[in-house]
Amino acid sequence: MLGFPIAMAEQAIGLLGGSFDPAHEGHAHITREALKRFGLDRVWWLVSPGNPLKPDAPAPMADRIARARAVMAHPRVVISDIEARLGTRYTAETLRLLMALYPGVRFVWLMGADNLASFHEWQDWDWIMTNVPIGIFARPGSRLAARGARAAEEYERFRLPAEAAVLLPRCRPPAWCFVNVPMLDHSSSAIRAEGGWRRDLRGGPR
Ligand SMILES: Nc1ncnc2c1ncn2[C@@H]1O[C@H](COP(=O)(O)OP(=O)(O)OP(=O)(O)O)[C@@H](O)[C@H]1O
Ligand SMILES: O=C(O)c1ccc[n+]([C@@H]2O[C@H](COP(=O)([O-])O)[C@@H](O)[C@H]2O)c1
Repeated sequence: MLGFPIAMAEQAIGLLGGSFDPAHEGHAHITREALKRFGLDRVWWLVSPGNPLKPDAPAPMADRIARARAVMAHPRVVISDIEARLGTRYTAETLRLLMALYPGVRFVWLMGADNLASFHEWQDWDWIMTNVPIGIFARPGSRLAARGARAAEEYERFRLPAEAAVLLPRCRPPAWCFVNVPMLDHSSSAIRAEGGWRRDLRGGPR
């Protein structure tokens, strides 16, 4: 009923959670890199009902999904509102449910370096670390913060070298891998600040 193919056991699936308000080329870039570097079969974009740490509500789900599909039309990428359908907002909750619903699938949590820096503030972040491999991408402006991140320090000995990134989906967690892909300086907040996104939604001139 959740709209995903059933014959997925043993597949390695990357999960890129985000507000996608709006989706941009930075998201598409790390997704293509994730497929390649981590040897993933698929990536699911989990378009969030709303980041629990962000005070402002994002644009309507339907608009964010439509934009995400336009930005990332790729045969191995699924754009999904599954968190809204599961009624989850916290990543640990989402992962617990997905792992129960799709036993045998090797899920890998994907995120940018900015999220590693604040990862220790997430609900049940220790549980996430010890239950799901995590793939992290360099992001402009976040390298230093990520290096000093509490999660990175506490789990330093479980870090997989970037040269071995392709093994990540098969690693028993805790396991995380930081990959230094060429960085793209795109962000949703910059697009929103330019005013283009909400103006697009109102159907006004670009
Ligand atoms: N240019 C980028 N390089 C690397 N990672 C990125 C980039 N843009 C987004 N990400 C990652 O993609 C995920 C979803 O990002 P999100 O939807 O919050 O976009 P954002 O551009 O970070 O938004 P905002 O500027 O509003 O914080 C996060 O893990 C984020 O770190
Ligand atoms: O679970 C949490 O406590 C938590 C706190 C902050 C962010 N997240 C998730 O991190 C992902 C990236 O969020 P965002 O808003 O930076 O795109 C998205 O899936 C959020 O639901 C999750």
